[in-house]
Amino acid sequence: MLEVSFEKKFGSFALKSSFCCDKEVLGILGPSGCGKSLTLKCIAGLFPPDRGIIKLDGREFFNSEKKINIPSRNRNIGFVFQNYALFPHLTVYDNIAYGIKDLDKSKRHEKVMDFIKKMQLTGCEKKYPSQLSGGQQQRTALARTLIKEPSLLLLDEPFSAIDTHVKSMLKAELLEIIKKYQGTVLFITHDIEEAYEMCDKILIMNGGQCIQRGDKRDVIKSPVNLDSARITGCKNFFDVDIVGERKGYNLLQHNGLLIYANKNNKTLKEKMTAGIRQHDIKLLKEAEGDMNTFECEIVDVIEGISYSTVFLRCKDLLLQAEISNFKYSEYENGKAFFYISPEDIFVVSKE
Ligand SMILES: Nc1ncnc2c1ncn2[C@@H]1O[C@H](COP(=O)(O)OP(=O)(O)OP(=O)(O)O)[C@@H](O)[C@H]1O
Repeated sequence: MLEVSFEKKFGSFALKSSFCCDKEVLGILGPSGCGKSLTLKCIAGLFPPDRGIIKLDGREFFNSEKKINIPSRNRNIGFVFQNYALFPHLTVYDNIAYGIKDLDKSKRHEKVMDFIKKMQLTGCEKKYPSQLSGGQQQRTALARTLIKEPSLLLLDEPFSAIDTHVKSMLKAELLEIIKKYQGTVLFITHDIEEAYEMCDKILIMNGGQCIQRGDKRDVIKSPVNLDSARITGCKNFFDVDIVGERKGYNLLQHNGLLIYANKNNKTLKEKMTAGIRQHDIKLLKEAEGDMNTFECEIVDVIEGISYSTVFLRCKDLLLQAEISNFKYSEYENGKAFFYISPEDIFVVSKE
């Protein structure tokens, strides 16, 4: 178990990281400059926090009160950076061997060859990083890190420098590798889709603070506040009055519309903000049932390959929905209905 609770000032930027993580993959998600990389750098021992603790499986890496600060090289943490940071003047073999240069020669050779095989780098041993594809560079960087058998693996946006068309293949490869690793992995990304695909749990950061941590499904279903909902990609928000409870749901009202919403938020106020994710809106040609089905007008469409972004107007609400196989011609004069399951509507405090 990784336990982190520390504060650190970097000039005018105040970082306050507090979370824990079991042997699982934790996705760290947040806007640019919110403190994701600095959090990992403090855990890795590249910067000492001003105060607090960093503990892995009971071993204290840092404890300001006890004046413990284990040097980075003795923490046995594997850190893979955005650009992989391979040594350009070393071959794939030597890059990987670098991590275990203290082992005796024959053991080191055996281990390096084992990793070259495992990471499907056979044939690349003598190549230099500049002669490798993005995937081969990633696998070399991971091999160099994993060969040290790190007790914690930190990945800082491992796909940020990679073309979209190879990204999905690399994601699948990395997922295989980290599943086999079976330790604690912290995975920084600013892409919610990527966090959802790669991770078990998600930690949301904003303005130097950890604002929500939980199972990825719970974080999506029940964001703790408007920032968390926005950071996890929600685009539809509107003010509502909470007018009561019905059929096991909260009953919301917006401009005469009565809307049923899940009861996940326990701290209800009279006036709140409701949120609906784009992919949770179902577009209908005719009304089906009466709960949470509303008449609307299609006012704009941005056509995409796998889905279209459809803009719907319902009274004063302008909502965007992601609809697959959308055909405007199926809707007479753009008139339509939309349905949202009450489970997919959440409420958060107003800003
Ligand atoms: N060594 C440093 N000294 C002082 N300030 C720093 C240092 N490194 C980063 N910062 C500042 O601290 C803030 C957080 O930086 P950090 O790199 O952790 O952001 P991030 O969330 O990883 O962002 P991104 O997604 O853009 O990589 C930023 O405002 C950055 O300018």
